[in-house]
Amino acid sequence: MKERSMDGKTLILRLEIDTKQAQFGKAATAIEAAGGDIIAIDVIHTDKNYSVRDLTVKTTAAGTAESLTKALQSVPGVRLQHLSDRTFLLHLGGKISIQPKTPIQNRDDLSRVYTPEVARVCQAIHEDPSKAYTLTIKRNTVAVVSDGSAVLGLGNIGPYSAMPVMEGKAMLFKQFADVDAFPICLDTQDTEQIITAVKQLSPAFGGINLEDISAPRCFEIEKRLREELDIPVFHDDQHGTAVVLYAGLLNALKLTNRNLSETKIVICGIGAAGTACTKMLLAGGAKHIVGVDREGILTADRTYSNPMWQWYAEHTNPERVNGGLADALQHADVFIGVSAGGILTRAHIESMAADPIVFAMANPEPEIRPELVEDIVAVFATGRSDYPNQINNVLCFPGIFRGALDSRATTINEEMKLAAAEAIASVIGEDELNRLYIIPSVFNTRIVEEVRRRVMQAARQSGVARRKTRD
Ligand SMILES: NC(=O)C1=CN([C@@H]2O[C@H](COP(=O)(O)OP(=O)(O)OC[C@H]3O[C@@H](n4cnc5c(N)ncnc54)[C@H](O)[C@@H]3O)[C@@H](O)[C@H]2O)C=CC1
Ligand SMILES: CC(=O)C(=O)O
Ligand SMILES: [Mg+2]
Repeated sequence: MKERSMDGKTLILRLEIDTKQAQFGKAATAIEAAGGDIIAIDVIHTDKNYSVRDLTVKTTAAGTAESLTKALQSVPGVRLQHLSDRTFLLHLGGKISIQPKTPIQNRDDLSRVYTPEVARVCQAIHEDPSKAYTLTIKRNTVAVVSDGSAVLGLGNIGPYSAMPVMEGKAMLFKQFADVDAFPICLDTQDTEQIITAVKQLSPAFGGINLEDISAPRCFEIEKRLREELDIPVFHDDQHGTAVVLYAGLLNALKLTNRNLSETKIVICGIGAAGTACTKMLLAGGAKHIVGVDREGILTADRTYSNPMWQWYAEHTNPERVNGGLADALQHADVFIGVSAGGILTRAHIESMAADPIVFAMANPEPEIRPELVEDIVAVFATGRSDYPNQINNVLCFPGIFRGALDSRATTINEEMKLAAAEAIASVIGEDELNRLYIIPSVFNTRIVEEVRRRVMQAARQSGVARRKTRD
């Protein structure tokens, strides 16, 4: 991604200054000339030969990490040891940890949490495995499992690089729904090995949240795990996204006086998220959906080696529109992007019907930035936290798993997903709905409560709940 201006960003620079060659003032002047305001200085080390200082620098319009680095390279006797920003600092050492619920203060505590007393608890579970839910963390745990093959829109960057996203999901699970989620990044992208690994680790978990596993492998992995495990298995990029998209679209259609069955919808990126969004919209009554991927519009006029695309072509695009993204968008009412950043232009949006709805949901870079088209769209949403209308699966997965865990559901089924979507949409009252508020903020505490309540009700009514209420 091209480096953007870091205007207003706070950077931390660690400088090593050879005091015989350079004076700190020269480094400070270079930083200011390159677009940085020094707002704090910490001396880390100093002796007669050199000093090490941490500078907190706020960038101005011209300042970037690159411009500051370059400027400092030209000051003799100054070495930039390290440059960090607040985001990187926040990730130092990871973002989560495990805390015991009770302290171990003496031998008596020790013998009860551990050997010998713990053995009685093990025996009790051995005699009645359902006691795993009452006597271990299983009742409250979710494994966030990825293979790093489709991390956000960054692509196949592997399991180590996927960890910050999975740790972030675990934080969100805890903060919003008090679910203890564990980031698990597997060092394999083999379908069978992933299925085996998840099954093998499942005893410790009340649910499995699959994350950022690319299509089409994600479909087989999820299907098999759903069949072979008795706990909910939920591919968040498919269903979490579809639930939130559906909630947002219901409100956007209401706002623009449209009816789902008559609305012309273009979905770009027919992978995990695009396929699930389409299925949810079809189930809700949408009739005019056209899917577009890298090779153009999916149409029943062609055959596809990817079985999901074959299914897609047979169940969408009734008018058999052909061509590329630009052809699909002519007079369309809605654009839903779950593909890649920056692929849409203003001209594309201009070719859509009046009052278009644009959900550019690719992360971290949306298909088009809202500022480029906000004057010609009726409603605009992205997946990001720094624009209004954030359509992101974080609105769904904490609450849907809270409801599934509390009702000890064996699965998360269509009824529960629909209940979650309706719950999210319902949080915005008729009188509150406007073009910048079609989807509630993730910080709205009513979301998890409402999603949990309706999901538990749907689980009970559809016969998948093993428990009525949470004590
Ligand atoms: N806002 C949200 O809540 C969510 C957003 N996403 C975003 O959606 C995107 C896709 O995610 P997944 O479905 O999980 O990945 P995926 O890898 O399963 O699917 C991506 C699809 O987009 C297609 N694609 C890529 N570049 C394209 C282009 N230039 N034109 C047309 N199609 C293109 C790929 O061929 C693939 O079929 C990512 O950017 C991800 O961050 C995904 C899940 C949730
Ligand atoms: C939000 C999310 O799960 C994604 O972009 O992959
Ligand atoms: Mg994801």
